[in-house]
Amino acid sequence: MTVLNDEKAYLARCETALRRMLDGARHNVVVGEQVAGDRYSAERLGRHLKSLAKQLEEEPDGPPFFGRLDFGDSAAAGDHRAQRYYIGRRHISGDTGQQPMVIDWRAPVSKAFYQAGAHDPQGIAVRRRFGWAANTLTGFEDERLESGENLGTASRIVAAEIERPRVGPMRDIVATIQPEQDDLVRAGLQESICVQGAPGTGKTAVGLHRAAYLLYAHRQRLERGGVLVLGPNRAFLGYISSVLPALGEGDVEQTTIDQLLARGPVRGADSDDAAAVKHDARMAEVLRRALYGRVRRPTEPVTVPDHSFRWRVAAEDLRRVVDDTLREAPPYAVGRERVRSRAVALLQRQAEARGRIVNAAWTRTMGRALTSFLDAVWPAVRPHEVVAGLLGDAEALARAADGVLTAREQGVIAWVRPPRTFKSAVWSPADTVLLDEVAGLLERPRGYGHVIVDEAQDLSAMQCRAVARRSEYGSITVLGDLAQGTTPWAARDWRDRLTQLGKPEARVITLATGFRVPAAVVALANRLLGALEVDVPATRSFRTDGRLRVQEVPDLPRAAVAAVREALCHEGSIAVIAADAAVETFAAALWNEGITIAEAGETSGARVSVVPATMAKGLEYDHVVVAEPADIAGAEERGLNRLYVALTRAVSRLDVLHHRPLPPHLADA
Ligand SMILES: Nc1ncnc2c1ncn2[C@@H]1O[C@H](COP(=O)(O)OP(=O)(O)OP(=O)(O)O)[C@@H](O)[C@H]1O
Repeated sequence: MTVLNDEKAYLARCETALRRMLDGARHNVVVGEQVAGDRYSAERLGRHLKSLAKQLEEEPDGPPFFGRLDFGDSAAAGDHRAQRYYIGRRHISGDTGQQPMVIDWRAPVSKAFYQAGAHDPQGIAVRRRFGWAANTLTGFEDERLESGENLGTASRIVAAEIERPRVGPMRDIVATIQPEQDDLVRAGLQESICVQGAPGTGKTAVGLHRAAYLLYAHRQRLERGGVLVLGPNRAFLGYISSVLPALGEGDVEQTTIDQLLARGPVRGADSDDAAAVKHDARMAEVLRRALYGRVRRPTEPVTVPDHSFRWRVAAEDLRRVVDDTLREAPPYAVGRERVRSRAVALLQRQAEARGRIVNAAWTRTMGRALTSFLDAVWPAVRPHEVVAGLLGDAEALARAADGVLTAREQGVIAWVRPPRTFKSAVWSPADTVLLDEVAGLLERPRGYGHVIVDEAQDLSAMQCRAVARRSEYGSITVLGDLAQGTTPWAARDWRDRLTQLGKPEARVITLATGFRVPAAVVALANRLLGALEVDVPATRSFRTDGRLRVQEVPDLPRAAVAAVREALCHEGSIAVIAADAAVETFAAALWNEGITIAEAGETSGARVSVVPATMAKGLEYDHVVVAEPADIAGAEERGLNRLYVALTRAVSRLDVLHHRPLPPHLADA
């Protein structure tokens, strides 16, 4: 008890220190604005201090620390011999000249908190984990690592955190990151990695913590490019949106691939066949040809009047300029300007030979005078114009796709009724990858220092290229599960996917211990693995708690209402997951019984959601009711993969309700 009281006293000191930091940061904002030498540095300093103050102020007031390390006297302790450190979500400064009250979980010394064990104590005599209920310190648990004591996942505090009922949005896992997860979180900035992880192994959690870690360890290098997180859909983004802010990192861009590539309204739709062709890597070559097919080798000389002079450049010289530029293969828009400046240089040579004095204004005037020549040989174009010019003109398509796409494939993507101009074209979701490809040929897109791609198994080859363009000079973290691939183009192995993402050398790491789904539920989902045609290991569940119930029922909506009513007696979020076409029926049944329903991904308010199977990816609920597995499996080509996703969303309890026979692999469940 006295030890716990000592810790509570330390906690009180931390809270005082944190308040002092906040007051100090506010004061510095004022002082910093007054003292900085010039306006530029004043502004930079002011901005930095303001964001620090804002960060401190906005910091959700979670517990200031979750762990403590007491280093021993052994040589392994190195510089930390006999030192004691508290580990928390953020650094808390001590008194002037004193060591910090709390060390950031991302600091180098904190690594031992996650990695040390009895087999390798790393100089730590005692590792202490603290238990919290809301913001009250309730207890602690010690592991005397140097004496061979190591609880690992048998720790009550770790188990309680993993098994807690889920309510509200996803939370950070800083207090309980497992060693194999920590390896991934702290991998170097230069290194691109790929994590193949079974459902609930913490891929998303690892990716988000990796973003926070990289921003801490390489803040300066990432300042310009930044970090981008790509998730599968908006509901998922809503679910994960508070993790990084809770870790003090509010500036990470989090979006979906569709949002990232969006350039204007998407109102059209594609047939499955057309979408498959548009998402195929071969389209990149077709589009390249379509764009560069607009370049004409000059056949006429160019004459440019200049006061009393008239300059003339021979067709042959202009051809050389165009050929050289094509060979150098800069982005198309850069190429156009390169041709312009080289043609101006040819004019300049003549002008100077005639004793004309040339200056910057002259160069600009000559450059402008060459615009109509450029429009003829290297026309300025917009992505929409190029793609519409391809899909709306069968002959142009045949030229660009010759030897690349079959006649059938060309027929499938060609517009039946081409619009009058590209401005009135109606674009489909798949067209956005084509538009982005062309935009990428025209100009380099904004690049990121690091890109984290979640559910990467679902990307198409063309989407991968879009990501690769944005991470060409940075690194990536690829997260996914081949067994959860549901798109027609989902990856069946990671090597190809990594090559498409421009990082063929990335290390592939497999995670198989699931922290979400209880063992009984995992056992059911694992039965499907054999039918999914991918080579991934079965999930092992960390959790022995939880409940699975499979019931054949005469009336599905009624049974779903009953299951939800029962679930409402427990704490936690509840989802009915059904084939998309059946969602309305279940929502109406619940509504008629007076049960309020939340939007998919909505994390506050109503506890019950009715989730279309196609939206369930990446989400989790405490209690899940999967309604009519056969309908989910039968709704699409990779329906069994979809069912595998649906069956692996439950944290505590899963009800499988069926009226039709279960799919064969589940039949004897
Ligand atoms: N080390 C950990 N400590 C506590 N909770 C954890 C840990 N690792 C993962 N979890 C929890 O397990 C759940 C699953 O994690 P996450 O969503 O990151 O898994 P995933 O591999 O992305 O799953 P899926 O492929 O099914 O989307 C989350 O609630 C997460 O907070």
